[in-house]
Amino acid sequence: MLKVEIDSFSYSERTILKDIHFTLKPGEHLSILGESGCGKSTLLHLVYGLLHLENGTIHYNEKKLLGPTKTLIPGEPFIKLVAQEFKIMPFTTVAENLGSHLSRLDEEKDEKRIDELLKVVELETFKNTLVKNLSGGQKQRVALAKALANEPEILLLDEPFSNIDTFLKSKLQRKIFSYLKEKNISCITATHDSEEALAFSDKILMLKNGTEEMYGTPEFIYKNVSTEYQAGFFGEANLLPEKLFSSEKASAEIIVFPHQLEISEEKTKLEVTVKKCYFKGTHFLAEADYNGKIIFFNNPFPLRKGNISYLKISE
Ligand SMILES: Nc1ncnc2c1ncn2[C@@H]1O[C@H](COP(=O)(O)OP(=O)(O)OP(=O)(O)O)[C@@H](O)[C@H]1O
Repeated sequence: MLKVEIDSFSYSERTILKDIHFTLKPGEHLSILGESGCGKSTLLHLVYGLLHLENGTIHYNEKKLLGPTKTLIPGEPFIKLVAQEFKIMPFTTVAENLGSHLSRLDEEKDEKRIDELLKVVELETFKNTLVKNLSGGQKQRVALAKALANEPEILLLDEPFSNIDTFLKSKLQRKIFSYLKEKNISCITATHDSEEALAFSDKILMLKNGTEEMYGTPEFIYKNVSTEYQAGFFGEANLLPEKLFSSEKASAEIIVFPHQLEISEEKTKLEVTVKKCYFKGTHFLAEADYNGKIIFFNNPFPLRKGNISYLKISE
């Protein structure tokens, strides 16, 4: 089990991470969700052993990981990191790149392993292509396959699907994350992609300015968002007074997602004027004005600009 206890980490004088504590069991998948610059990559680099952690400890199965000041080659051998700037050899073929990470003792076994890895990342047809002739997304997939070559115990992925088009992305995510489960490889992904985090992780750690904002299962996180920052990861969200939907005495503000609102046939306290309407494939997203505040709600059909609607919580 991996045990991360970061009391604080700073680059020079500036504190980047503070009070980050979590454990990761074998085969478990944790997503680090946070806005750009909040410290996701820094966290992965600390776990991998590229950065020295002065205030805190990282243990793997009771063994303290020592970091770059105490090891000859930074980076633990049983952990693989696929960084944002992935390093792959441009003038060799995809197969040669993967082969360079295998034992080379048994040619036939290595060949089978290369084919298996290419299948996971869907690059079978590019086996003999020079890496320099691949697209950005294809290179990213080679980097992923390379990290998997030696079956690490922990895989750290920094925005692993950022260069991959939506068409392939979901398929690749399903394949890679189920491969990791099958092989019992623990995984930490740094991502902005809440759909990926909700669908594939066991736990989510949401960061804000380098500290823990929320931690829990995807379902727990989604059901318990209570601020605009937290809800912002899951699309458009409205922060509205609770009293609009319950008694006048309620004083809290609550997060209401667009799919939780619908047009009411009767008058309600939430009277809005439609400003714009966007086609979303399965429905329309209406942008409307409520007392000078922009709010969003879903509707099965388009609404005209200026349309006045009364909204209620959908049933
Ligand atoms: N080597 C460094 N020296 C000083 N500051 C750094 C260094 N690397 C990163 N930072 C700063 O630390 C903060 C956290 O950076 P980090 O790369 O961990 O964020 P991130 O959440 O991964 O961002 P992104 O999603 O944009 O990749 C940023 O403000 C960044 O400017």
